[in-house]
Amino acid sequence: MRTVNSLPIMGRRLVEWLNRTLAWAMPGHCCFCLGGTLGDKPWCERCFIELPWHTSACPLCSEPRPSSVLADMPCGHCLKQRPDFDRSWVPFLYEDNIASLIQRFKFNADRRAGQILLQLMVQAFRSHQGPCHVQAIVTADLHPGRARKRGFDQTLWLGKRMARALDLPLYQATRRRLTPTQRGLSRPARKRNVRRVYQVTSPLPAQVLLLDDVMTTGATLEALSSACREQGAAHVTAAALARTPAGHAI
Ligand SMILES: O=C(O)c1cc(=O)[nH]c(=O)n1[C@@H]1O[C@H](COP(=O)(O)O)[C@@H](O)[C@H]1O
Repeated sequence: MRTVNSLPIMGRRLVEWLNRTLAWAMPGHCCFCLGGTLGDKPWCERCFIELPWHTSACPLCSEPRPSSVLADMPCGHCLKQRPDFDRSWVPFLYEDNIASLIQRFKFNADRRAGQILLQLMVQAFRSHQGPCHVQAIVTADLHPGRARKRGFDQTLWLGKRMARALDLPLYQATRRRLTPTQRGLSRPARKRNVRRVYQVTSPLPAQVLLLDDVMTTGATLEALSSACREQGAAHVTAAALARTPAGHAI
């Protein structure tokens, strides 16, 4: 089990100060439309508002649904079979600008796209869309073959930086076995593919946030949740950057 440490506090403050000064001295262009940016953010107000925010979702599995459904009412699937985690938090839909940022980040190792996604995620978390009482972030090991091919582990990259920004410890679950990609698998096959695949080897605090890049059926986050429960996590929130509606695997 690795606990990922942050920069020493003075170093972090210096980097933050340098970033603010540079943004003030050289105002940037919106990463989406190349117009003027909003304060020290890399986007403009209009593009930010027009992002595919995931505003109407099942509170358990984040499956998208019409805004007329009561916010705290679980979807039919979760009523029949509750997921292992207690709730989920996925601020975006896997669409438009967010889908292209994730693809650039994940498949082309584009760190700039990763930085923008990180900033969006931290901002969404801080503006009360995120779960309130989180004591640690947990990510899952990427398949080593895929990490070699992509050149990095995108979820760990994101998890480290998010934990640092929110001042939380980061834990990484390891794999018990190698699994094929979830891409193209049916819902039951996705579940079977990752069942009991992860393990956490040290005790966890009670309230944890699990982080993945994309949530499609939630099978990966469920497998991670079961591993966290075995190490004492009592309240588990599953989080991802973006939600793919079930049946639209990426
Ligand atoms: O690497 C993958 O398995 C993967 C490939 C792909 O093309 N799309 C995709 O969503 N995934 C992963 O599948 C998981 C989401 O699928 P579910 O487990 O069904 O929620 C995430 O860990 C994704 O990173």
